Amino acid sequence: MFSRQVKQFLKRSSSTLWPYLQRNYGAPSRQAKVTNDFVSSLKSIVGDKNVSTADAVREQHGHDESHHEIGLPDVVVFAESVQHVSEVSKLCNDNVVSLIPFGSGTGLEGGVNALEGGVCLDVTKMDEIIEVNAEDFDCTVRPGVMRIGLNNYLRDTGLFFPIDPGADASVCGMCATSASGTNAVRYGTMRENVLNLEVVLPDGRVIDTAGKGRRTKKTSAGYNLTNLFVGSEGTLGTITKATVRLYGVPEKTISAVCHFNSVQEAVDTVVQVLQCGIPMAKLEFLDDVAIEAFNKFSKFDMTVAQSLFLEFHGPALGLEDQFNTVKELIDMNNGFGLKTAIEADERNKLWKARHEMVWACCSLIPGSKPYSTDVCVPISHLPDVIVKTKEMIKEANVIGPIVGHVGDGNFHVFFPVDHADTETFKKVYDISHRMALLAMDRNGTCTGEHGIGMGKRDLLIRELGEEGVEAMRQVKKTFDPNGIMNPGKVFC
Ligand SMILES: Cc1cc2c(cc1C)N(C[C@H](O)[C@H](O)[C@H](O)COP(=O)(O)OP(=O)(O)OC[C@H]1O[C@@H](n3cnc4c(N)ncnc43)[C@H](O)[C@@H]1O)c1[nH]c(=O)[nH]c(=O)c1N2
Ligand SMILES: CC(=O)C(=O)O
Ligand SMILES: [Mn+2]
Repeated sequence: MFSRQVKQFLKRSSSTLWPYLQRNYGAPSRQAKVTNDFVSSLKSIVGDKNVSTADAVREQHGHDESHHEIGLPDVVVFAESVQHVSEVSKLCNDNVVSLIPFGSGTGLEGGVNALEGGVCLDVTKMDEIIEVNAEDFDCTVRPGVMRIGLNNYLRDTGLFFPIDPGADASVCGMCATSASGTNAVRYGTMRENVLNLEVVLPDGRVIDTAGKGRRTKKTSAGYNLTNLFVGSEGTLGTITKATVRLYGVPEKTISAVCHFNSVQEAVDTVVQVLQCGIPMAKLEFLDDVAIEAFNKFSKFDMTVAQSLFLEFHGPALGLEDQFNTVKELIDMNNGFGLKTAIEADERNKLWKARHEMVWACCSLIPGSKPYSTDVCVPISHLPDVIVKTKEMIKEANVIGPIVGHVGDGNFHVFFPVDHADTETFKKVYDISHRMALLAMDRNGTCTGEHGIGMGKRDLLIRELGEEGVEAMRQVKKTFDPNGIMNPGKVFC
């Protein structure tokens, strides 16, 4: 099932996969230089109340929601202004102390874990919604603004911010990981939706990636600095302001669920729906194991089969036609059990449960925690890659529910794992790596939306090649010559 090249890599690496993991968790390679004097200097910048070396605070900031082992910062600093961020960055840079921006800690690849100690810079107190330009369909927010809070604020404007990772993440954290979610098939990912960023560079300089105050839908003015920082995972600078696109709340929304006997039939339906040019808002796949978890955790009684969750957004006029065309395609592919949810309460219940799938999957093994994977392939390869992933899961005799933003060719396995069960943990780690290799072998990527973090650094080299990663390292050196920004992330 793998190409010759990948088979060779697997042969070489099967015995070294575990050491990779060990290396990820290895001892800090640099001595952190957070002395008492340094902490006093931090306090003189942000005030005593905004600096903490308490164990509980460091613990809370030393991990995200992933399976990756905690990495404690030496000190946590709470910034209240851009000036705070700038002065703290300069202090860290002058003293070559690591600086890790912290959004809301919902990442899934260990992005905030402090691998070399240092300063965790929590920006949640900077939570101002600076402006909403309703007629221009954009808004500008500080890094403490969360996506759900933003949408609550926008409620009366008739607009919404559509990017929806399952968690209630910070909008700037979402910029940093290039997040997406269930709406990406219609509205795009963060990459397509960020118009401008204010970034504090490690030496304390503040830049606006598209120029101060600019918020146009398009520009040909030089390099795309905005998209350099989208997905930079805190390794280039701290994002202190983001201008993002907004959309009109659709006049009518229809959600629907249907089932299939095979992954192929479900994905064929998705491809045909897209080929018909139907502007679907959500096209999500849950396999039979995921549906079991969904039923158990969220008290649904859905048919346990390969399933599609769909959503249509649009003017009332014509939306029924779109729905009927999709219904025909579902029938043509032997889909069954089509049910709709039209009322807001019913729809919200369905999508809340979908957004909680990471936790739902843990209901399949009491006491387990999630180990999530994330690959993306051109959609034509999706059935093959999902079926082969299911085979790997079966062969390893582990539980692995599959959930996918199938309209984008993106899917996850949320393995419920008891972390003390080293044998299962190793198996899951191995499948996760093999999935990424398989996806890359099919012209895909090792991460569609969760990022590289600390978990996929070796895979990034396979994906881009040494030369590609070296070019990225050169960019990093230009912005961060002392290597203080989130060290050990993205690059080995
Ligand atoms: C239940 C559930 C469900 C989902 C997800 C998580 C969970 C727990 N996620 C993952 C997660 O929500 C996503 O990665 C967010 O973008 C992380 O935002 P945080 O604010 O939590 O960043 P967090 O604090 O976790 O940081 C993530 C990375 O960004 C950096 N960073 C944060 N704020 C920064 C700033 N202001 N400036 C510079 N760097 C900064 C950090 O240093 C770190 O490297 C996800 N994702 C997704 O794409 N699609 C999905 O469907 C889901 N679904
Ligand atoms: C966790 C995640 O990415 C999802 O639920 O889609
Ligand atoms: Mn996802």
